[in-house]
Amino acid sequence: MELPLEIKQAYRMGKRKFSWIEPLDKIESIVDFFYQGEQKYNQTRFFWETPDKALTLVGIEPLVEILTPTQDEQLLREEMQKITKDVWCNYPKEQNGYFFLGGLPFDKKKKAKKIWGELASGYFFIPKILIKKIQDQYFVAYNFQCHDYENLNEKWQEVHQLFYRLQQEPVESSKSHMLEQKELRVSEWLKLVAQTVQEIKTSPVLNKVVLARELAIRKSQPISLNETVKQLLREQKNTYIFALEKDGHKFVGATPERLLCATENTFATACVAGSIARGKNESEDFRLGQQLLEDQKNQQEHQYVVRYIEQILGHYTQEALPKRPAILLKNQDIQHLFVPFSGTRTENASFLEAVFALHPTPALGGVPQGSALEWISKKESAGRGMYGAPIGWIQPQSDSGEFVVAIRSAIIRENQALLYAGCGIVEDSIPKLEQEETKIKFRPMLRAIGGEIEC
Ligand SMILES: C=C(O[C@H]1C=CC=C(C(=O)O)[C@@H]1O)C(=O)O
Repeated sequence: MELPLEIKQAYRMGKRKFSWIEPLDKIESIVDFFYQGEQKYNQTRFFWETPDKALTLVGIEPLVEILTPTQDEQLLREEMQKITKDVWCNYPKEQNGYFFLGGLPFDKKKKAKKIWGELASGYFFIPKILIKKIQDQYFVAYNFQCHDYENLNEKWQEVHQLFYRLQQEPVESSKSHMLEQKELRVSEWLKLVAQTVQEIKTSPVLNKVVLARELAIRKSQPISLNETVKQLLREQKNTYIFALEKDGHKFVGATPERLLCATENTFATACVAGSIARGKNESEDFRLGQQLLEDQKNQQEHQYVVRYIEQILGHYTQEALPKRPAILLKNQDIQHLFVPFSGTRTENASFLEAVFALHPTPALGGVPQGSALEWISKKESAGRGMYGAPIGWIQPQSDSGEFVVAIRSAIIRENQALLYAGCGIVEDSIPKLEQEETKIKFRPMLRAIGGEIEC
């Protein structure tokens, strides 16, 4: 691949950061590029697909990393802007491939388990290779930097080699069987739910707390992220499928919950809370859906989220968010109360600022946020890592991107995985029923990892 003249010229004009974009012919499966990243390179890769499949992203190999992203939104924004400033691109600069892929921790103060590795405190990277599918158009961005003209050609060849290797046959992963599948500290968790209900009933301030629990898996062979993503893509409709791997620590999930999507002019979000199982047949499914829509306790759980999002996002949108009744969002195992919101961005409303302001919504934290987070931090045995936190992508030059809430997820390391599931506790919550609900929420990841599903 010959180094394009435009790049040489750009270097002479003082450019040092490059993003060369090429359309790709219709390719069979974009996710194959992600699969190819297994066992290769620095084991750093990212996958993202929206529920409507309108956008798929694959990022391979870090060009620039942000480890432990600062929780100061303004500093993080400035850092991202500095890194992506002055990128030369053969397309309009808003379309350059310097995307930050990754996410934030749920709570940076609380230490998560060792299995999270460096992902415990959040992680972002700009990939050397970004493959993007928008609607039915495919693009590859070759991202590189060069500070010495002598090396320009070498850097160019290096990213091409990388892309070339991504087009080889995917590696087969070895078969692995289950050695152990265990829900952790079940009786302690049931007691905690009862204690939390009591606290909500007696406290003058606390109204809702989202409590999470864990399920541990140990298999005979390393758990393949490729196989896990493949299963999720096959089974989990109406969800975002995401995967982030950093040095062999793999965070993966299928979440129905958008946190914030930013285009040049709009912000869009969704209120997802309140849950019930899917029915075994159409009529049972319909009956359960109606039950959920009419259930006081679930409506209350959901309303807390609606009011919070209306209030917070209202600061960043020009018009008041329209009031709408909840409808049902149906996933394979579960149905939720759901209200989508969108509005026009106010001038100077920054995407990251709005993400930081929203997280965690009462769908993952509680009401009021401060007291609920304090309760979670005091009562849960370990930090949540990136579970329940914002994960997604941001293109700082256009200040666009999307973050989702990383639920229905697991962290995988070699032959072990830790699955997470949480539920909103309000004053009418019944511990056993909340346990049942979290069992259902474990299912998508359990199935994807090859675990056993209780009926
Ligand atoms: C915290 C989780 O779900 C949240 C999102 C939707 C419905 C929820 C609920 O009904 O409790 C939770 O707020 C999870 O799946 O781990």
